[in-house]
Amino acid sequence: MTNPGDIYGTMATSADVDDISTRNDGNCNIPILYLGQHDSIRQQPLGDLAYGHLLNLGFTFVTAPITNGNYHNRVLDLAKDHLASIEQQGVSVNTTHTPSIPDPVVPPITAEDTGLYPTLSSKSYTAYCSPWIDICSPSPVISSISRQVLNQEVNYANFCGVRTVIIPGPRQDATTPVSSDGLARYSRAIKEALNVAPRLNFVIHIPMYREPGLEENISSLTATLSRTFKLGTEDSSKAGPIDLFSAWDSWDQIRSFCEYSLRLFVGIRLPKILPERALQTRWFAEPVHLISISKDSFQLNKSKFPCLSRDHQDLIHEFYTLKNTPWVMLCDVGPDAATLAKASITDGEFDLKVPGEADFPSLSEAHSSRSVKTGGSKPAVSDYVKYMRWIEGTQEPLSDLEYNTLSSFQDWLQSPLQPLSDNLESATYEVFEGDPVKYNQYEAATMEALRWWKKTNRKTSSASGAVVVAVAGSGRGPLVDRALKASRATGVPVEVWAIEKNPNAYVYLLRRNVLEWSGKVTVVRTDMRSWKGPLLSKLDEAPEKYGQVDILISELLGSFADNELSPECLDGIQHVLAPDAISIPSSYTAHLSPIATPRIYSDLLSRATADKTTFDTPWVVRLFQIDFAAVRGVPGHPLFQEMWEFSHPMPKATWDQMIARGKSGLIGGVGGSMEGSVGANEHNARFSRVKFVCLNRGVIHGLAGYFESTLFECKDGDDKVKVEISTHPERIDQKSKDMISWFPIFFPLKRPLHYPDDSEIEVSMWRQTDDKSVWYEWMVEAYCWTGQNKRLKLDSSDLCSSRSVACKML
Ligand SMILES: C[S@@+](CC[C@H](N)C(=O)[O-])C[C@H]1O[C@@H](n2cnc3c(N)ncnc32)[C@H](O)[C@@H]1O
Repeated sequence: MTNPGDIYGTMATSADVDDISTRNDGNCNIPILYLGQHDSIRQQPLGDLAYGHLLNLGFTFVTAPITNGNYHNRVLDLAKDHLASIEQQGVSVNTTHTPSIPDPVVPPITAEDTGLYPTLSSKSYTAYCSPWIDICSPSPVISSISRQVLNQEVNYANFCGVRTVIIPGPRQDATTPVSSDGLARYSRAIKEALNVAPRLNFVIHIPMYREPGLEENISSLTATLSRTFKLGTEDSSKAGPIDLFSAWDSWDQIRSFCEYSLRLFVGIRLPKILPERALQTRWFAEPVHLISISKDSFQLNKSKFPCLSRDHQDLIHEFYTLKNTPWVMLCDVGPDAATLAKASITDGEFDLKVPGEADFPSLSEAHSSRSVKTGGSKPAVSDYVKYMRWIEGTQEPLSDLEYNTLSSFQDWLQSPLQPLSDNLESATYEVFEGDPVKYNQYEAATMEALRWWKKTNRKTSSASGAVVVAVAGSGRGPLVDRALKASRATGVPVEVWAIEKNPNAYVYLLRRNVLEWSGKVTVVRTDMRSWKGPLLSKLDEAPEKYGQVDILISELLGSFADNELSPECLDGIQHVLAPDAISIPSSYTAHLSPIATPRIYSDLLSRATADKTTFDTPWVVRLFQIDFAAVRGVPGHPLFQEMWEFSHPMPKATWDQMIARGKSGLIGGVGGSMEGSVGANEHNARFSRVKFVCLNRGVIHGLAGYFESTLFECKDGDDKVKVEISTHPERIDQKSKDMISWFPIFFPLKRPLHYPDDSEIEVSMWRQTDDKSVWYEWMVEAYCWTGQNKRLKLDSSDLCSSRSVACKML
């Protein structure tokens, strides 16, 4: 079961930033679009009037440059003078070692260099670093100057109280030796800047992929100075085909360098043509703080209104399902500084009415529409804003459950429950009981089992002829309710026993028996493994006589099926079962898939110093902002692979073996493979190794785990029936749609594992036991083929183990 924890408490992870867009608190469950405006040539932060105009227009934030043209010119002059003096000394301007000519020092920012000052509204500013800096420059001098500028700007923005600063991303990726050198310098500079400005959130502004025209449109220092000096600029004419994942590679390198800082985010520039789905889902998993859309990414429909393609709309809607919804920033859609200044005076240019469908007709409708934009003029900024607000309104509303509860759980780490060693609280049971799907499936399974019992004319274990049903681990009794309901529905009489070890839940069950079940249920407080079976003799009669159970109902499943020790508990109660007895569930399987989940990894890293078991813990988590590493549809290697299965009741041979091992005194924490001997619980140990196929290179942060369970199956003749529950992402809708009782489980890796294009990932997983506890061990390896029969191992995780947080059997 998922730990509901403090379901009504604070859900935000430490990875959250508190100033990102929040949800609408109106009646419609639609996230608000946090819409911003960026003007790449703006020189000064906006004054209050101009800022107010943009807010009235429908924007929620506006970017502010940290420094102005004066500063730019000063830095440019400094760089020019320095490069000239190097040349005068007969040294190449690209030389990396100039011991006799130290790098120039950029003088501090002066009052003439900036229009940004600490004010009451500084906190709401989103600062934009100078787009002309070029830390990746092949010229060491320009790289050094750019790094100094970055530090001065973020330091000053931090002083002013700004919360978020956008930093232009590297202009090239690590696809050539020159730019890989630049990227290393860029990554290091960001790490340094994070230390320089300890309160700022950093957003690296980078294209989704290197679509031509998507880069910063401001000339970099390198480009400007290469008109005068022979700087080692790269020959762009040699550029090969676009490598779709190279920009993501750069981002991955920067954040890895910065050790997944919780203050480091990415802002993705949306291209005109969206890339393949695999790259979209890759970015979806990243800590995307903003999505920027330039004027060029908009199309004009026949009425000359700006609009985005259906794919762009879908992508924005997808990002808006996130709890931490990214901002959307419109770049260079106007108004420019001069127009804004005019508008501040006349106060008449901008009006904003709420747009409707008619404002955004399809292309064909637009052709014949009355609302053709007159004058053939360029779209006004208000057209862009109206359009984005229209997109906001066309989002699919979230269901009440998703909106009010589930979205809070996105990627929120919970320690797995230990219902065997801990006693749950009433509120926890109450949360379980809030999921009707699970109980409906249990009721359906019980009805089918009773029907089968009746149809096959089986002897029951009771003197009255009623089928003896035991609910093992009854909690507050919801499965008892469903068993009684199933009996009424099928007309098959039952004798119900409720077995529960939690002393508090036991009291609740006794009360329900009197008030609701008319004393028809026998409630027993015991560990099911010590229960001797239904008591047949009178209380004071000696010797005591015990009967058997025909149908055993239990719900002891965890997010990975067996991780809450269902196998061990059900083995322990098997001795009370009649020879033909049915167990509901009759079997369950565990499934895995390797995933990238940068947000969760950042969260884990931040906890790891205080809690040494962070990376040993298989976390229960509603995995949401994730990307699956493997591809779907590879025969024999599906995206989700089954690791193992448990069935109940266990076969006689296994039972005999378990008894024999127990008799040899091994039970009680001395047996098991890690103790160098075979323990009594050894039949519940498992091992599996599976292979996943990956097309595009990427990174793995851990393994996502799911389960499926057959509650009841009848394979007889024409009466085939199977009642199941599942959290398997590809099958949950078919088997138990909308079931929310279990979130997935996440087995983390201590160190992210990178894999190249066309590689194979092999996952080894063990279920280990030493007779007093159960734990998992997991390992991930990456391989690629180097010849027809030759594979090269590229990387491997450590052997990870949850033994330090093992589930206790005793
Ligand atoms: C996941 S809860 C399910 C409760 C209830 N059947 C429901 O569906 O809401 C598991 C229950 O089994 C009980 N339990 C776990 N191990 C047990 C054991 N060995 N003997 C008796 N009860 C056990 C726990 O105390 C808990 O009440």
